[in-house]
Amino acid sequence: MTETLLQLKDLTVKYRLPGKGTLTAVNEVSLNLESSQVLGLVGESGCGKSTLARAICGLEAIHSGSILFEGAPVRRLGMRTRPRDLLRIQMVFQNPYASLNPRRTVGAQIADGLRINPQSTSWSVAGLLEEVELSSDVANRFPHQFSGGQRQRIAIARAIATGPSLLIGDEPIASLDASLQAKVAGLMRRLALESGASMLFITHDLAVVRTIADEVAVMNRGEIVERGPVERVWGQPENPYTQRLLAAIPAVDGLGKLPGLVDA
Ligand SMILES: Nc1ncnc2c1ncn2[C@@H]1O[C@H](COP(=O)(O)OP(=O)(O)OP(=O)(O)O)[C@@H](O)[C@H]1O
Repeated sequence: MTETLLQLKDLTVKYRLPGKGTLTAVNEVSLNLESSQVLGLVGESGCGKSTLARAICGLEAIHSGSILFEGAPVRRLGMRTRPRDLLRIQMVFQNPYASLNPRRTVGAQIADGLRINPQSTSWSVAGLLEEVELSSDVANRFPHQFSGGQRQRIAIARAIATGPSLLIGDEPIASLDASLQAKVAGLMRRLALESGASMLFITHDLAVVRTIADEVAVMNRGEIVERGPVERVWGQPENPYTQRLLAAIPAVDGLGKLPGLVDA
């Protein structure tokens, strides 16, 4: 039986602009994410995807509406946040340096993650490195000694080590070579599901979303304009904005789908 992991209800997030005005970046969004589900969130640059993700993590103040995560309201992180309040949602960013400490070895960072994992876990540093296709003898190296793609895989391993129940990828493949994008996206899906987590995968790459997500939500100007199973949205997009977005994907196999992408 599926359970609701995350529930957004009429969520509105605004930014104060210099001077008097405000900008509504997320406008009355209602959205559910079930356990063990991969939801793709797509939309053009500036439509509010990152703001939504940051609000879910407690990094943005909520103007109105609510966010329930594992049944409890998400509070904005601040000085009084306890470390254990941070554990269950992990974010992987476009720039892997944003989630890695440049002064600690990758092995130490993955070990830190395992230490704060609230569940007993069968993962080990070597096992996680192997999962992301790096040999265990790289554990003593520092993040700057890796390529962008390798760093992103280390950031994913570190995130999984902490035992999240929600993994959020905020454009995690945008800075990678095209040849690596699908592989890293597929890896995130596999590791999230294998460790019992759900995933919110934010991207403007619709072809990749189609291969890794169960459902897709389409965002335009701060609002979710359409949400549904990937095949339904691709086959019969209901919203005119979704139709335009899908029409703009370069066709690879005639359907805008890149074949065989999920195998990480
Ligand atoms: N700290 C901020 N202060 C003021 N406005 C902001 C701030 N952060 C984002 N915005 C504005 O909020 C809107 C939504 O931005 P957001 O980064 O959430 O969009 P996005 O869909 O993630 O874009 P991208 O795909 O380019 O990352 C944009 O108009 C952006 O300029």
